[in-house]
Amino acid sequence: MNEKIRIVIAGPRGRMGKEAVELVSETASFELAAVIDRMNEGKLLSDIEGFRGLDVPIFTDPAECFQHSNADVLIDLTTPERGYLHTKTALEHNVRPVVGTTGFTSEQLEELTALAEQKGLGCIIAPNFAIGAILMMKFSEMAAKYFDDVEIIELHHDKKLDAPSGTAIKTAEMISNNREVKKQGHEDEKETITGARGADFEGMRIHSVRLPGLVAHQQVIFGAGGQTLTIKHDSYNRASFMSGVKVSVETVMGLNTLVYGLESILD
Ligand SMILES: NC(=O)c1ccc[n+]([C@@H]2O[C@H](COP(=O)([O-])OP(=O)(O)OC[C@H]3O[C@@H](n4cnc5c(N)ncnc54)[C@H](O)[C@@H]3O)[C@@H](O)[C@H]2O)c1
Ligand SMILES: O=C(O)C1=N[C@H](C(=O)O)CCC1
Repeated sequence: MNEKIRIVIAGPRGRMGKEAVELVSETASFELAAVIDRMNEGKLLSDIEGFRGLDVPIFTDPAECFQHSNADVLIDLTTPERGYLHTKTALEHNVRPVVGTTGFTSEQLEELTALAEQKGLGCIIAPNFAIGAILMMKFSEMAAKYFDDVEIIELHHDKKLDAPSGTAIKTAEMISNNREVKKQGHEDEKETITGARGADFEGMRIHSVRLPGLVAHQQVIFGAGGQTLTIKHDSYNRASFMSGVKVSVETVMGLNTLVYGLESILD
């Protein structure tokens, strides 16, 4: 039998982290090696309510964690600042990161790409692990060949730290592969309340809605004379992301560079 993939999860007590702990525990080919938390140093995960039977160590320092856990893969589901530090530290310790955390800057993505290349290590940074969201992005990229005007509305729960969402930024980047930079709307338009027209990405507008009750949702609306095309995706729970996390862990073991977005690794 092949050896199990040894996994560290950063952010195990978070909304996504809890789902990831369950995924790793239930997958025969995966083994939870340790977790990185912002507290509970020196305890076992099983000491925390809700993680019965999971006798793996908790570390607060990522370098210590990777030195002691003999891990193959890091799954990071934390915050933009910590996620970047964890990803960099994992690569420095020859551990392959699978990162769902959003909000990294383009400079940070470039730096991590160079580090993965230099180490010859796989790394996957995926703004969205849900297959439907990846298809929404791909369909939007296709539609952009035929429509010059597009606006993105992303809607998330009100505990989200970053705006616009990682998915909205990735969608805009993919659309821009097939779209010339264009200022949209009336050439003389003025905002009477700042922010009314949303964020500006090469002239496309991105609008961020934050409300309790939501999970993760996006509409990409294309407009042309007499018609609109709306491409829409909804995640109603966080289990919707877990098949993408599983494929990413399996795939990252065979990569030797950083991949940003799951669209390029799905058939
Ligand atoms: N890629 C995707 O498909 C996808 C899906 C959902 C969420 N996300 C992203 O995942 C991230 C987490 O989302 P969430 O809803 O689970 O957030 P959350 O607030 O529920 O969880 C974040 C976790 O990070 C932990 N954390 C904070 N600082 C830390 C530190 N110093 N060391 C270790 N852990 C630390 C917190 O304790 C918490 O458990 C966000 O960036 C979000 O945008 C991505
Ligand atoms: O819950 C979140 O936060 C999510 N963030 C991702 C993003 O920023 O695109 C997507 C899924 C949910």
